Amino acid sequence: MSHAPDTLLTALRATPPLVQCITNYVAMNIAANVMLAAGASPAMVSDVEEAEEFAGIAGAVTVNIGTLSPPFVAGMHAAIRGARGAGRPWVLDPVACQATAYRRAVVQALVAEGPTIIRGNASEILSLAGEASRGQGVDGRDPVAAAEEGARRLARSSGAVVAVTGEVDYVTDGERAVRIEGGSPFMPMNTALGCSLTCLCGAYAAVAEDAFDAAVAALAHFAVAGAKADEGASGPGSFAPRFLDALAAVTPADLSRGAIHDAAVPA
Ligand SMILES: Nc1ncnc2c1ncn2[C@@H]1O[C@H](COP(=O)(O)OP(=O)(O)O)[C@@H](O)[C@H]1O
Ligand SMILES: Cc1ncsc1CCOP(=O)(O)O
Ligand SMILES: [Mg+2]
Repeated sequence: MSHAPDTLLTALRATPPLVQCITNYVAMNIAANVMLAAGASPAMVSDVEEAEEFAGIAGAVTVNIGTLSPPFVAGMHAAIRGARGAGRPWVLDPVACQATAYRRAVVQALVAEGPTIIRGNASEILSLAGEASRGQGVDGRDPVAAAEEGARRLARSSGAVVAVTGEVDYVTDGERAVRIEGGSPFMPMNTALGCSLTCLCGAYAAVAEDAFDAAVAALAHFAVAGAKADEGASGPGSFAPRFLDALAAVTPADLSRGAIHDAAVPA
């Protein structure tokens, strides 16, 4: 059954899903505040001693490789085991996966574990799809349009819904695709908003039957809130608190108004 973003936001706010977010040191506080503002219940639980057990009580797990180290990686695989054992979705954020041999190896092993959703910027998705990427560090340096074909191929080969973000976002499961407009140029000037969006994809996946619908709803929530926060913001600093307020103020009706456009999928 397909659920529109407004229905999913209503479900999220009615029963805030517990989401186990394994994210980086930069994002932990920012992402937790984004999740609370949007209506979800985040828990930044990553140690291998408890990650699998915690995943058994969470509605979804999110895994982000931003500040990578062997202890983080052990916790990620434990949490994924827990999510899979409990039949719960898990979301991968391949931060700067093109940058080093260590990141490339870790991210390949994570993709092989079958993420429900992969959310990254265009440079990261191009790299995961085996194409040339202009990415250097964590920032996207390629247009989303350049990653659309690779995103469809990655979705088909991995079985994940792939969400590529940037000025206009693109979501595909290899068969369906949409573009989502909105947001603000101040968003890429605020660190960890992509990481926070990955956590929100987990929250929507916890309440959705279809991971494609979940990714679209999470990205639409950000697009609508970003556009609202942009009004009256004079720079990235004043944008940040307005964005939190806007995430909380977004209504289900806001999510059904115009940000989401079907995109053709070539055979
Ligand atoms: N130029 C832009 N205009 C509007 N929204 C943007 C722009 N760049 C990024 N965004 C939005 O910022 C959020 C984070 O995306 P992105 O910056 O691509 O991720 P990351 O931080 O992982 O690189 C997404 O909601 C995306 O739509
Ligand atoms: C700056 C930085 N360095 C390692 S992780 C990280 C945060 C990246 O956040 P995002 O991908 O959401 O911009
Ligand atoms: Mg990122």
